[in-house]
Amino acid sequence: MPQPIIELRHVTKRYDDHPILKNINLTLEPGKFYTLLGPSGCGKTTILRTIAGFTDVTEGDVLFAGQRINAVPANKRNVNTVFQDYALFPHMTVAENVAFGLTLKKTPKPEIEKRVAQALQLVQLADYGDREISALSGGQQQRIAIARAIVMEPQVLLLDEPLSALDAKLRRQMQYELRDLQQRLGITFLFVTHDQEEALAMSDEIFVMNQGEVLQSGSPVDIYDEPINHFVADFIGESNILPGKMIADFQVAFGGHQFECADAGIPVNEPVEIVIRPEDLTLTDPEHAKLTVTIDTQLFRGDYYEIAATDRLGNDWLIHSVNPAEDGTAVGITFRPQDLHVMRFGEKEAEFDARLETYETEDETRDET
Ligand SMILES: Nc1ncnc2c1ncn2[C@@H]1O[C@H](COP(=O)(O)OP(=O)(O)OP(=O)(O)O)[C@@H](O)[C@H]1O
Repeated sequence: MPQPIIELRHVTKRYDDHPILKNINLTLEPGKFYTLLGPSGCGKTTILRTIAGFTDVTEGDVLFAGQRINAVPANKRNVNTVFQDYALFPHMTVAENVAFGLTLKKTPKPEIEKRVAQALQLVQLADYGDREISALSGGQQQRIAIARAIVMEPQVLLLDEPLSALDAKLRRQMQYELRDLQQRLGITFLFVTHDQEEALAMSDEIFVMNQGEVLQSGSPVDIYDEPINHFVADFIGESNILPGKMIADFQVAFGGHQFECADAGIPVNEPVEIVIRPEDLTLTDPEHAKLTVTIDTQLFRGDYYEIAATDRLGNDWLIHSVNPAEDGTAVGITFRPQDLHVMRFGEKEAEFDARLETYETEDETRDET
């Protein structure tokens, strides 16, 4: 592994004894796109602030290229931030905004002009230098905020929900642009969002957070396919999460039946939670499936139908199907063993306990015939 550009080691942050960050360990390598993903208030912005130097940590260390920087002031860190509200100066032109940090640093004027022109070129607004900020669209203001940060040539760019003010279409376009910009600049981006689709689309690595903790880190595919617990499975994408039990190696029981599964490394008889993504389910004739559900309702989503259904144990199911199904009818659902993800029994134990008991008293007559 190359020398990390940023590390947080056992970082804890408390406000008035109230823990906001709890023992955070993060490693960011040079040149990669990282995302902090989690619900509002989980501590994402606070992590950015500790790296930028706007907030002291209560315990632990912040390192930049292997050097401890806890005591280094924000303006001496080779890190820049793009804020959610852009924080542009409305009374200055675009070029003056972008030049601001360099002017403060007393950089010679010809160099400022050169670097501002380059930064505007990078965000595809080369001809906009003389414009007023108020004469720009939301997407253009966003790009100017990015230009103002990258003109400082930071090794790390921190982006705090930079796309949240944009409409859906522009937001998608900016996702491509940001990803492309990160690759062209070759610097590390640490991007904050509570939008899981955005995180999956843009990142090399995602840190999933909740209540001041990093619950899981990994590539978008790993996090989507192998969520570590109920919270992650629920927060990332749509999931069917059901209570079950390991009954043998590669065999799990749920929904009143037994199914083959991949090796989950979980001992036999352990209660587990099963995750199946709606797009991995196929509707079929009830005669051809172990699991039967009754269709409750459905929504047309353009390229698929999102179908809500209930099984005989009362478990809710979400199914994505290219074909519609009739409300109130019974249909079979099938899936491939490799699409079934088994997790250790985690949160919401009390709620699942009751449903597990229901499962254990169900007969298995269909399987035995
Ligand atoms: N200066 C402060 N004093 C006291 N509490 C604070 C302070 N700054 C942040 N907090 C609290 O810390 C928690 C985490 O805030 P933070 O802004 O890091 O969350 P976030 O994940 O970025 O949320 P959002 O997505 O809403 O921006 C929140 O409960 C917030 O109220």
